[in-house]
Amino acid sequence: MSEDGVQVECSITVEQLDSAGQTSRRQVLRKASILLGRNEFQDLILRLHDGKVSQSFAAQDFKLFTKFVREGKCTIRLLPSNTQILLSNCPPAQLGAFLKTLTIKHQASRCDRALSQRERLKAGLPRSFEAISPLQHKDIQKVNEQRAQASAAGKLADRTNTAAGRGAQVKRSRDNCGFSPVKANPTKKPVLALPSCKLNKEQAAVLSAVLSGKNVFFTGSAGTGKSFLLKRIIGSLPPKSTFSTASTGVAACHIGGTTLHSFAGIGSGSAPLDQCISLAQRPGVLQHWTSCRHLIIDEVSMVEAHYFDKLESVARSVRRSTEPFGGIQLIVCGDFLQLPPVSKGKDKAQFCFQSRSWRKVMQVNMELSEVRRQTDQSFISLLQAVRVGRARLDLGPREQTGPGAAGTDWTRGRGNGLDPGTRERTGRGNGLDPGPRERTGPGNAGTDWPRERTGPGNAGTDWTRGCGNRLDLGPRERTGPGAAGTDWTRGRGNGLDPGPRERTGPGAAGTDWTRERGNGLDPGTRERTGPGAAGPDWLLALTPLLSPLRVTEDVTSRLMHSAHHSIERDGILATRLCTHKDDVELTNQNKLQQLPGNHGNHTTHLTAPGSHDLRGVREFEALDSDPSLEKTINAHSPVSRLLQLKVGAQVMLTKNLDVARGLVNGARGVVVSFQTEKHGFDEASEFI
Ligand SMILES: Nc1ncnc2c1ncn2[C@@H]1O[C@H](COP(=O)(O)OP(=O)(O)OP(=O)(O)O)[C@@H](O)[C@H]1O
Repeated sequence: MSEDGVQVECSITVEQLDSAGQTSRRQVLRKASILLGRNEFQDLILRLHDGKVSQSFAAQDFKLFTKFVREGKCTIRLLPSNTQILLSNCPPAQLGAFLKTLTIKHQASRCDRALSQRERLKAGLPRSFEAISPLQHKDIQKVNEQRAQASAAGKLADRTNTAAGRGAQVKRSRDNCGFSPVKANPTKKPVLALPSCKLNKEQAAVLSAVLSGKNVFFTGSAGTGKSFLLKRIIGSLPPKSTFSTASTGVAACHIGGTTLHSFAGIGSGSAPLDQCISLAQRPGVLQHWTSCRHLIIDEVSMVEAHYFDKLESVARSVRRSTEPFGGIQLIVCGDFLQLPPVSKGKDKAQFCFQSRSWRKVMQVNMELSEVRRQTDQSFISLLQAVRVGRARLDLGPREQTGPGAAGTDWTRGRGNGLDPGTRERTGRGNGLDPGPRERTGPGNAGTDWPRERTGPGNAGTDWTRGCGNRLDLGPRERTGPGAAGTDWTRGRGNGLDPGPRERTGPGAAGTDWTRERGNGLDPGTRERTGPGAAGPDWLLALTPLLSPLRVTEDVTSRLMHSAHHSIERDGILATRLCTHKDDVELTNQNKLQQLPGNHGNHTTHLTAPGSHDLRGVREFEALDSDPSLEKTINAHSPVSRLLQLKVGAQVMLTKNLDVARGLVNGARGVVVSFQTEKHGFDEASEFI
């Protein structure tokens, strides 16, 4: 499939309109392509091809209907011939690029003098067609110059009209070059530019592997542009047969898709295969499975191995195909060093690359290595070292004996899996602990915790020493709280904490995963075509990271400094991640208290009518019509029975309510007001 804006593959309908604008003839090409080119006289030509025959249309003068481009649809009305070309099921990114090329090339060629019929006949050139060259800087420049001229001419005309002082409407003079068939007023158009966000080489290689039809898994550390690329991939595939999914609602939301579970319709997948197949054959669900040609799965690190195997078997069965995954092309993305799958019960959840079907299905593994989120190379190296558990703290002897020894012990304890738990943690600095209120420390990664760690035992160095102990653990030792991923999710109150035994947090995950990759789970050398594909190449890329990176004081202080960055969007602050629920609750209480308004509580029963004073804290109590059920519901809900809120409070949804509207588990917002008449939160005005 073409990505250069010259061609689109899609369904095409050609309609011939009569003088009344009614369709007099219609031709449907279900699987076709439209190609932009030039004939022997350099006229713009649209060539349609359905695999057998082609037909050409001159694109001298046309009108575009582009309202549904994002849905992969568009109409080109060719004005002189009264013909309509309706494009549908186009990869939206391809369609957008095609229309941009068509418009700009058309505008750029308006300045060229058109040959008369006589001149054409006299030229006696043989018929030809050549695909147009992709958009270049000179095309853009030409059109921008035309626009500037048209704009200047427009202003001059306006001034002349005003000077005439007649107030009568005078037609704006319009030279040939400035006229745009797409919109009547070219002077209002913004200055054009070539797309600035081009894929880098690695990303382009992944896209081309995807467009070649292979099943592709691509990974990369945080900020390497996985999501950026995924959106581009989605835009390059036909919308009707492409299903975008992710393991979590939040991730699904980012790519405008649904959760993988909702696509598959087999619940948790723990039922026997026959039952799962029946579930997948329900109306509505079966249609997903049968119409899907390309399945995108984002945040695949959270997809559990058994579930992946189940999906693979169900796909073959419902699609009546013996091909892996029933012939569906899989495009899978994620970072196994980030969040692991959720364990249920005592069984340790396995990563999907450990499943039986993974090797059978995945044809290409690729890794993005260029970090696009940051530019500071030393900071990137540090993050990469932390990612694989290879950061070693470089401490001077002085700090090791200082007053922070208590802090050190404490953090060392944590790093070694000896975390004494909440009770013992109050003994942390031997009386130096600033107390629970200030406890916004180590694990509570967030933006401003270092600032709040003001107690003596909380000196930066001590903390970082502790932290260093944590980071310095080899992969094998990484069983303690340092594997923050799981604790973190516990902190979020999402019920994802698999407990200490199932601790398969990022570090641990990465280790197993990298070990597995090196141990033959790799799909083999032939398929290892991508940059950083699994196996030796991939290990080579990691080599600089395998030797521990020294975390010097300079690095430490820069890291500490970065904690003061204020990260905020639309009043919604960056979420602080905590290792323990208690810390979450204390932090939330503190923050709520810091907001203006008194603390005289006003309890609102979520199920009862009535209005309340809106100042100060508002307390919502969850009740159920069946009081006997309340206990069970409360026990299973990640949110406490009583919810205290104030205007200005930062809130996070803990349930997927409406993925399409972005109301997903993890969506954040800020309370802007309380409704006096209604109860509950039926109107979320702002959230991200
Ligand atoms: N080719 C590119 N050109 C310009 N910007 C890019 C490119 N690739 C990525 N970026 C930018 O880099 C940043 C990080 O990208 P993105 O969020 O997709 O990374 P990620 O790998 O998904 O990270 P994470 O694992 O943390 O979700 C984004 O701001 C994105 O717009």
